[in-house]
Amino acid sequence: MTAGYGEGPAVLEGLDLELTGTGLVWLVGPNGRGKSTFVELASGYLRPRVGTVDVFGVPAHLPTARDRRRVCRSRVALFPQMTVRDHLAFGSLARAVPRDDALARAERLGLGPWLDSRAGTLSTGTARKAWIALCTVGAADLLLLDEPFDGLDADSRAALTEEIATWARDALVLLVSHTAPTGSAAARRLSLDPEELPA
Ligand SMILES: Nc1ncnc2c1ncn2[C@@H]1O[C@H](COP(=O)(O)OP(=O)(O)OP(=O)(O)O)[C@@H](O)[C@H]1O
Repeated sequence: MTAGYGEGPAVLEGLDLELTGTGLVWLVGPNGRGKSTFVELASGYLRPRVGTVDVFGVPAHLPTARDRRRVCRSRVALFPQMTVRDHLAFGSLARAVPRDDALARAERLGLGPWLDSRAGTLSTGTARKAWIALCTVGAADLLLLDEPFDGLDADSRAALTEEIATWARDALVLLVSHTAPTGSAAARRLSLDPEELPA
């Protein structure tokens, strides 16, 4: 599989990879190596130039793949005028799941005091937590988390680490992070360096 943007050079070239099972996969590589591009491919947003990207046996861009996947991109994108609670209600409605689960996760991530704050007024770390809570609403078989720890304080990092461990028991969690994951979920390390890729 080869992928890139527009007319630009290939970002990922000749990548041949299969991820199976459940658990935590820690995707590593230097700045610009293509980790977020990998996430965009698995999210179905970016189509490969050559080859295919399948999620659970179907092309990544198809709705059947979308239903089983959650994507939390590194760039937070919230509606400034909507509260955190509004976002979670919206996300739960869109996924047809009870909003109580999303609210409970938000509480565990430390968002309790901010549920009725407008997103545009949140601090960087709090906005990130709201973004994570929104992007991970409901149950999924695949979670793609791109730098979710950015801007989080120690307590929030610990809380998110616990959430990731819980997800990883039943789902495949792909984590892009420049720092090694800690906590109870044992991570499989996956490097995008050609020399390090599994044969
Ligand atoms: N939307 C885009 N349009 C054009 N080029 C892009 C786009 N997004 C990423 N790129 C290019 O793709 C290459 C890989 O970027 P990518 O964001 O995937 O790397 P990364 O490994 O996630 O880096 P970082 O550790 O800095 O987050 C870079 O050369 C980047 O400039």
